[in-house]
Amino acid sequence: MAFHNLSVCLPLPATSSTAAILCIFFSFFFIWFSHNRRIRARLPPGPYALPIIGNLHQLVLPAHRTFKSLADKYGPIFFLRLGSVPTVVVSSSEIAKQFLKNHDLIFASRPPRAAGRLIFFNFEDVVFAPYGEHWRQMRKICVLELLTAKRIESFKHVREEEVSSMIRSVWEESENGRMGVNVSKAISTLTSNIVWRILANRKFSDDDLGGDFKGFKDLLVELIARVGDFNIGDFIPYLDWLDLQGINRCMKKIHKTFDEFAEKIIDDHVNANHLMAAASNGQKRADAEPHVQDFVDVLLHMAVTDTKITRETIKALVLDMFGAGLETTSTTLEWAMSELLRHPHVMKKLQEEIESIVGHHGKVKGSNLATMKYLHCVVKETLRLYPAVPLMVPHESVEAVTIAGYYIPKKTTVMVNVWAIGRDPNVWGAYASKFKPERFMEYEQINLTDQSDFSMIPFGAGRRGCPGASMAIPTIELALAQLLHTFDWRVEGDPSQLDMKEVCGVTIPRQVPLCAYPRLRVSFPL
Ligand code: HEM
Repeated sequence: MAFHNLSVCLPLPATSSTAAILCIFFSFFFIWFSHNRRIRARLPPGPYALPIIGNLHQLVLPAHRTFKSLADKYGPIFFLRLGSVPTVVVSSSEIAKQFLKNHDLIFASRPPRAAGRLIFFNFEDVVFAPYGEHWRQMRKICVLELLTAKRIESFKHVREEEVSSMIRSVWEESENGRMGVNVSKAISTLTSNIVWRILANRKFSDDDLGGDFKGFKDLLVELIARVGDFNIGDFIPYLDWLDLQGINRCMKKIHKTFDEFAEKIIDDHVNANHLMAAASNGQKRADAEPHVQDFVDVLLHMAVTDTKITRETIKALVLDMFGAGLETTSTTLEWAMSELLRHPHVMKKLQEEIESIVGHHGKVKGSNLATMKYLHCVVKETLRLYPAVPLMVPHESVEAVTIAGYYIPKKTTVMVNVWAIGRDPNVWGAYASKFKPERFMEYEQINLTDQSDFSMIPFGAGRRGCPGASMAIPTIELALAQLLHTFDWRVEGDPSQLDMKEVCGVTIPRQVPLCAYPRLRVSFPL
């Protein structure tokens, strides 16, 4: 009876409460839907995003070229949804300036990529660290301790010695000009030797590395490739544990190999410092040679008084300098040599400038570089057309903001297509894609290290801009000047047909190593 009553009495109130719940639900849904639609209408334009994967299927490599084609269709700022990650791609200097200068602080963070967690010591480094106290401290160490003008100058002898050594081995390998040489390999050995002498005061052979890699170049190629991969777990986080592409597994292998190697470097430095202290009994000898401290020395000294600098921090910073400093410098040199080979008149003009300053038999010194105006133009032109990191390192917004009339949500990944900016015909004219160093005679005000001009930004800009530019440029200029002063260069066949394809990744080295024949211009030995 009671049940019967219930069934008779309850339907009315049950229907009205269900209706009320449905009404509230639909109101919320409607508010949420129209809010989202309003936001979506204010987002930058972009291609339609599929459920779950968003626009991931449109990420055809090389990404900087794909993004350039999308920019031609959707404009200099467009929106993608990569998995669940809102992403904005910027392809004009005007808009890049708004992100990296006017709203620099909002975009000073990095998206939390697996590479930072698995390779770079769980974001202990500077490149991948999110914006915050740790990044500020690491950045301060880079700018005020490791990459100061004084310290870079103190390694002048390292650059000069290593450049001379490269020239000797090029000549040997060419069997006095009879054979072609692998210029890419010579350049990569040069930059590796310079970087390791600056970091750890010695050169390493590939056998020193250990692990599963054939050597440092192999490790670096793998590292750059994995950092540049579009890792599904970064964009669809709930799939991360599956490691569908096997990228996380590779990253752990890279980390382990580097970690063990870096441990040995730190141990060697600690032991050497103890031995030195014991030998001098704590007293500095008045006649002792001034010791140029390498980066690991500097970091170990800082760690004595600063407890925040741990062994992990030191290893992470050494990995940053190795990863960020080496491939970028050699890629730039490789492209500069490639373009000079394709443009013999530019090579000749540059050789004439160098000779007018150094003399016919001279060795180029670091102090000669400041007056080589045409050399500066050649390096700028190379960095304009071949920025070593074509999409910069991705930034992330820490709050929502409106830029160029578009709504940019909090936690949006921002990629700046530096490659497209350097080739923008609206800025660089009809011959934007041509290698014409003379154009920088007109644009003399463009200073690559102060980054106030956004018409080309190969080193990025703002708070996260590259702190290593003033270390890279003297190395590139010195090596290039000496390679051209010592030798005339030619390639087999028609130089205008030289293969200029690039590798797809976070950096853009040549796909095929550059091979060329040197002919001696000056007397040996250097
Ligand atoms: C031609 C050579 C180089 C180029 C083209 C280059 C380019 C870049 C670019 C585009 C960025 C990202 C900037 C951003 O996200 O806004 C960057 C960051 C960085 N670079 Fe370089 N770089 C070069 C050489 C070096 C060297 C020699 C070092 C050090 C030895 C170095 C250390 C770094 C570091 C530590 C960062 C991260 C800065 C941060 O996140 O705060 N780079 N570089």
